[in-house]
Amino acid sequence: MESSSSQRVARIAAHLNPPNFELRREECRAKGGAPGFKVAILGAAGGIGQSLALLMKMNPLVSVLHLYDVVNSPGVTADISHMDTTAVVRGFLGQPQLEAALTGMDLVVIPAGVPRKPGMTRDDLFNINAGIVRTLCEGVAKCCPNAVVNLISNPVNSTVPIAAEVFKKAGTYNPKRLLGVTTLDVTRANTFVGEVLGLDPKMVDVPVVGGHAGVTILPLLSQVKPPCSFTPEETEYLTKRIQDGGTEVVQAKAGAGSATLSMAYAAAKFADACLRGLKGDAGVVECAFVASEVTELPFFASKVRLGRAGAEEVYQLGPLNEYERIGLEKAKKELAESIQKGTNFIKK
Ligand SMILES: NC(=O)C1=CN([C@@H]2O[C@H](COP(=O)(O)OP(=O)(O)OC[C@H]3O[C@@H](n4cnc5c(N)ncnc54)[C@H](O)[C@@H]3O)[C@@H](O)[C@H]2O)C=CC1
Ligand SMILES: O=C([O-])CC(=O)C(=O)O
Repeated sequence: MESSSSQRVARIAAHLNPPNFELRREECRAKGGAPGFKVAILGAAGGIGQSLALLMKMNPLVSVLHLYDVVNSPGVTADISHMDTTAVVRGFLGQPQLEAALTGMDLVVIPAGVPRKPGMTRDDLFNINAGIVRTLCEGVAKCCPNAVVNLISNPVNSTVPIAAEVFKKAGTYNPKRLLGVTTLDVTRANTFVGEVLGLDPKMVDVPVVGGHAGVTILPLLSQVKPPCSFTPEETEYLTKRIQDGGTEVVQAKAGAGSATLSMAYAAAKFADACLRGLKGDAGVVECAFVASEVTELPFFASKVRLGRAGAEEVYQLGPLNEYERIGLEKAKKELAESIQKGTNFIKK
């Protein structure tokens, strides 16, 4: 009995996989030709990268998803590729495969680099992450110069100016296509303000301007929607909590890194907004750290309208109250130094 059933299994196996013949992946009929955008994640095997890859694989606007890292990308790719959503997933490992990972991409999301440990500032990451961002952006300039770039690697206040200088050097710089991701500051602000007001955070919209580190993170609580007012104590509490949101997570993780899950959510939300803009949807507006004429600084985070060209319109800050005007001056002072540091890294 046993031998006849094992013979049957062997017969079926032989039928499915005749000797010397296996159906190879490239012989399958699926070619990944579905309409949609081609998206690459650089640093895809990291804490942010893995969850972000999962969320982008679920995005119906994505037809091809390239996952690049210097370690572990084959495993992450194999895992994600078994999800039965439209995007075709391909993995790329190490510098020799960077160009293949980037060629033909519409959107490149960059969470590559080291995260903070307790006691560190984001600027303490500069020495390692500046070089990583430079190398990856050189790849973008060479292989997909028209792609929209979402830069997550910290310190964002310096890495965005680094990317801009790399693109200028390569002759490919388009300020509309380079966006530093500050969405997590907005999702935190919406969450904390929702808690104070007793509202579903989904109903709350807080503009957060400036940059992405400490006092450069400036929530404009006077412009919260739905319109509301805060006591001086509430304003102080909310502003500090939003500015220190990253440190709150770093301390809670106690040496195991910084925000990854909420950041992947925020990055996926922002990437989706960029893709909707590229698709031609009207009225897509998010905060981002971009080339700007809103202040005297060359880069600044504020609301931007996303369209086919990228950041098509950068909005003015609107009326600020006294508390916010003082915060803005502090933010600009620190931002100016961080921007200069990033620019000098490439220029000097
Ligand atoms: N913009 C924002 O709001 C936020 C930014 N971040 C920043 O995002 C970055 C990543 O954070 P995590 O994912 O938690 O770190 P992680 O250490 O878990 O992952 C980083 C990944 O980058 C990869 N990597 C390193 N060098 C690379 C290179 N040359 N090319 C491609 N990949 C490379 C690593 O192998 C690793 O898989 C950090 O700099 C962190 O500070 C984190 C949270 C929020
Ligand atoms: O705080 C960090 O180092 C990571 C980060 O940028 C954030 O969570 O906002």
